[in-house]
Amino acid sequence: MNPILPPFPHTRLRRMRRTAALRDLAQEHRLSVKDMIWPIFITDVPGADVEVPSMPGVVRRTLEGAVRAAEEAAKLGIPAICLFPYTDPAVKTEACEEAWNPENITNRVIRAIKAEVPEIAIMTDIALDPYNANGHDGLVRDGIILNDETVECLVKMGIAQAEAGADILGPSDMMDGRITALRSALEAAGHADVTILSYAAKYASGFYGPFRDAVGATGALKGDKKTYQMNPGNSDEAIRLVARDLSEGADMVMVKPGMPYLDICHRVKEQFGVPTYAYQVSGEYAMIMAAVKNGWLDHEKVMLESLMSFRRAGCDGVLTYFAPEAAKLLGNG
Ligand SMILES: NCc1[nH]cc(CCC(=O)O)c1CC(=O)O
Repeated sequence: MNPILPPFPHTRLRRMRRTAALRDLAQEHRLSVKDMIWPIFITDVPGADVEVPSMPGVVRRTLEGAVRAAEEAAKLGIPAICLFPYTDPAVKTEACEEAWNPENITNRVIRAIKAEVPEIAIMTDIALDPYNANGHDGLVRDGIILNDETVECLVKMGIAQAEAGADILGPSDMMDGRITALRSALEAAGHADVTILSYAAKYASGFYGPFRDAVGATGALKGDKKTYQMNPGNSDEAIRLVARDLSEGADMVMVKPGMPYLDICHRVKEQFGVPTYAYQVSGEYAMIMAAVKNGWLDHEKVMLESLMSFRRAGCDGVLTYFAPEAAKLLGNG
């Protein structure tokens, strides 16, 4: 871009900021509820359907509650919700079999929502952490996170979700080869239309802390996720990961977390021009809400400003816990 500006006083950039009407006309990016995916936490652990302490305003929902949330989302014009299970520690094993149980809470919720709110798109998460006694996204042997064996499990998990009726599968595990494996298995199982939104550039971030509380993985996790999630010091590697996942059959890609990685969002969108999403993760939500609770930040202003940052960076959309509140402010359009 090469802006042509006559010298002052002929150029007065404040002219276009003088009134709300002029500012509207000059506005480059807009927020729409249509670009939001709402992540919700689901559980069938009795008594666990309460607010997540580190995420004020975010609750874990029972199957019934999840269906009500889907109805609310549909009414607000939110096109998709994303399901994250909080599981009973008793069902977590080292082999993670519950992850591909057709009757696990995620698959039951998918079927219940599809029966009652068919118009909403359902996204799922594919990673073993909610079902893993180790809290890791992959199988662990002798302290090593196994890649290829994990991919086999992820495929079973994804196919079970597709069978239940999921529209968008979100592999968040960061294993190598999982998109090819998943895409081939979906084709073979008659699910050629199921979409993959790959968590392509997912960083080993401190900002996932409240999420791990929400899904009950905090206590279980031994060590960190640095052998599979990205080093926050890297940017070119994100481009390689996105290129790799697209070449393997991902339909959309994600950068995660969001606000600390807007530069990555921008690079990905510029370079590939594919549907690019950011995940405004639990820690970003918690950070804003903590300041709001203290009266230090204005809730509506910073929520909308933070969401706008993703659009400006080039994202087509954002996964955000603010989706319903933002939708109420933005309207249904
Ligand atoms: N693999 C699971 C997963 N999927 C989404 C998040 C984080 C979402 C959030 O923080 O809001 C995580 C946590 C992690 O990788 O430890």
